[in-house]
Amino acid sequence: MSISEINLDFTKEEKPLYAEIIVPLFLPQNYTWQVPHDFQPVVSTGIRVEVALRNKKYTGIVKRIFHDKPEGFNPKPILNVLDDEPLVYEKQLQFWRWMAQYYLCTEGDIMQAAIPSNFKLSSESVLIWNEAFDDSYKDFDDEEFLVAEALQLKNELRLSEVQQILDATHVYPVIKRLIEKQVCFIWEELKQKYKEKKEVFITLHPKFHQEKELESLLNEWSGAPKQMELLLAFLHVQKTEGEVKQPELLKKSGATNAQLKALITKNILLAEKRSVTRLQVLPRQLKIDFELSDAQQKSLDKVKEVFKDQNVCLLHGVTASGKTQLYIKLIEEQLLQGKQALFMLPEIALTAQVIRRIQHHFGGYIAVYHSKFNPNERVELWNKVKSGEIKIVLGARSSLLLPFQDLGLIIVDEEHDASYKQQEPAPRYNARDTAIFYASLFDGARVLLGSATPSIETYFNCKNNKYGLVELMERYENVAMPEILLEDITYLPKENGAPVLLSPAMQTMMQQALDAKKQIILFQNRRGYSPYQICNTCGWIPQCKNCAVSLTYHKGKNKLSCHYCGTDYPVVNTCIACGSHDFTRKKFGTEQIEEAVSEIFLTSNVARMDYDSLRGKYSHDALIKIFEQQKIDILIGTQMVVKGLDFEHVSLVGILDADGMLNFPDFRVNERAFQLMEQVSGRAGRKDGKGKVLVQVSNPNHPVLQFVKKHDYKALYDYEIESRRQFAYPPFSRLIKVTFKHKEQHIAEEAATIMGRALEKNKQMEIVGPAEPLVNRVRNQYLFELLIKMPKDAKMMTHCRRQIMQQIVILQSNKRYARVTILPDVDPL
Ligand SMILES: Nc1ncnc2c1ncn2[C@@H]1O[C@H](COP(=O)(O)OP(=O)(O)OP(=O)(O)O)[C@@H](O)[C@H]1O
Ligand SMILES: [Zn+2]
Repeated sequence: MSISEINLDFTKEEKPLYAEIIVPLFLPQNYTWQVPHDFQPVVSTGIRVEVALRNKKYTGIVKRIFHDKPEGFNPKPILNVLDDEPLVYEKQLQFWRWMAQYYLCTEGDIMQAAIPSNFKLSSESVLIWNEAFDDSYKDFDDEEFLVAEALQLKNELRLSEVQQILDATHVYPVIKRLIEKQVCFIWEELKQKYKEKKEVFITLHPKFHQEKELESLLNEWSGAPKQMELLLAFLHVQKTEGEVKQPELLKKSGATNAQLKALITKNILLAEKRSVTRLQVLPRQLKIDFELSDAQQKSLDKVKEVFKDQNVCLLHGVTASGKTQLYIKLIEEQLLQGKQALFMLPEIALTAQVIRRIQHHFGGYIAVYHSKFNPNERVELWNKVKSGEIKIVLGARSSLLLPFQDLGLIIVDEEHDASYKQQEPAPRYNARDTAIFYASLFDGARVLLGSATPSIETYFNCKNNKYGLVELMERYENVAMPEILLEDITYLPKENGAPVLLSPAMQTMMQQALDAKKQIILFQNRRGYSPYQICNTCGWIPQCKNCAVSLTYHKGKNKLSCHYCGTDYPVVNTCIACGSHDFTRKKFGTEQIEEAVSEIFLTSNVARMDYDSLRGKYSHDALIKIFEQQKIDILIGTQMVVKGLDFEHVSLVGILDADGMLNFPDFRVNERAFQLMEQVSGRAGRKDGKGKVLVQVSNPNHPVLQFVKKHDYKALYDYEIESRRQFAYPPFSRLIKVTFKHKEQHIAEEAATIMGRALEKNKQMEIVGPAEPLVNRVRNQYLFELLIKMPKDAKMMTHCRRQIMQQIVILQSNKRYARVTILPDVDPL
């Protein structure tokens, strides 16, 4: 043994150990706890522990352990250790720290977002009486005795019950001593919460494994004939499938549970519970059964070239150019190298269509992760990603928070999509941007951003050589881009003050498409088209009592509901403004269109796809499937039909209300309008190049429409970047939006004003506001917003961020504003 090793051992024995722990609270910094002697061998970074703070218990994650006693206070001991191996690696902890700093939240917020809920301590811990305790209560103090006695009586106690027995401040030390004295142990309910999925398997009793025995059993059968049939069915399934599950056996044999039970009682069959994996398991196979076109191959080579010396590359490929095909090739490469790859898509684009397509190539090598997963499935996936068993993950935003071990590639498809940004709750992160940092933590890992309509920010980064740029400007098989036609609707007759929904030109083109046995997509922008009730006499519209918004009418439940707080109200029959009983229900934009279309095209199958319709008959996936199968001729939809769908027979796309997209007050309006129109156009003529797009608009000369007409992204970029430069909007500056919420309007406004004034002293920051947002009251809380613009200089930004955080802490330590909720949103969209 060398001298240094002896020293090390010595240190371990003598020195107390401390741990910095991430807890799910908004704290200005992480706190430190002391690691009791017994826990020292098992505590390591990345494991979960239980700690108490201000008399409440939390599950935290150990971020760092060290020996030097923190100055100025005595750290409290950790109460319990919940894991025997880390839940996350060092890299994830680093990632969380960066995210918290960048997005002005806490590492606890990230922890909350990242780890599946079953890993969190959600219910109270329970103390369990130790049966082996020898009843010797000598040298027990009064408190220990009280609890021990109660435990012996009841066998188990919740912590809240212990709290009732004792003075609250004493609970943890007493429990700790009781555990030390082996009176009881803590049963973490959360450990139990992740339940393995069990299924009942049926097997043959071992004595019949010998053919002779089995034969004589069958030959000398004297029991019920139904049981014999069941036994034969069992033997058949066992032969064909190897394993026999109880429900399948009963289904296939048509036998009853009682008949099965009889065979089990007779010791002919056995029933056995086994845990099975919840994740869908496909055979692990790699099937790359296509060749890239020349153009695609060239682009792929260029991407690889870029990756030699740049970490991030944008693949700017027009719609239907086959970007997905390139991704598949790149993922294959990672797999062959034994590395992990993450393929991200916006949540809504993560349809069965894409999943099927990817699974076709990667089979069981790929796991899908999205919000529809239940917590148990998440735990299972989490563990398999952590162990490296799962190599490829296809998922939405939150899949970025999985504990990858050896990540080689992240693909962010549709990188411009706003749903990569989380709005509520914290962390309000953009998964595209964070992916770039995350990848930088893995040696050699690369990020590929893909889009037909890149975000201005990303393209700017390419222009400045921060990212590499690879273009794929032709569709697969050189199919032509759709032809864009602009239809001026200002001269159309109006119905009740609104222009007709379908112009004569639109109707003609639709008829032509239908005659040619093609399909049609009609796109209606989501904004401002929710159904509501309106008084015909005075124009009054029912409002939510808690929020400053009109109520939306829901056909299905025949109720009015608030989309901000979720409150339901009965349908209104009497106007509170004028007493009239005469109400009209305004319809969804898409619903109106559906009705109009059905009236004109009587023999066509019409369906609509929007958030409202999907609550009804078909799910998103089902609707896509039947549209694929051409069981629907005309599909009317909102933003949902835009996202990366691949249909073969669509020849016409109608954009019904381009005005709505081009006219709303947001500096990103042009970018968004272009993206939407180009993406939805991209659904037309993907296989035969005979796609047409008709845009109904009152100002056909709008520059954005001219860019859409020529599919000219670069012209859009040049136009847009100039105005961004002029008004110092991103990418020339950074924005942080801070929202203040309080139940009294003036308090919220005061808090915002104070913070604005304080920040203004820093001349680097430009403060806009405080201003009331369009919806200025939600759940009875009044809202005010500050918009902070800051220069794009890394050092400066760190400084500004720190000042904002300081101001939040200062405001919240002032009694008057302690109850103001302050929500910073970095890089808001
Ligand atoms: N090399 C290839 N071999 C066979 N089929 C291909 C190839 N490249 C593309 N395709 C097919 O062409 C269609 C369009 O490709 P894909 O969906 O990947 O385009 P995309 O660039 O992702 O489009 P978008 O941006 O509109 O989503 C798909 O049906 C795809 O299977
Ligand atoms: Zn409301």
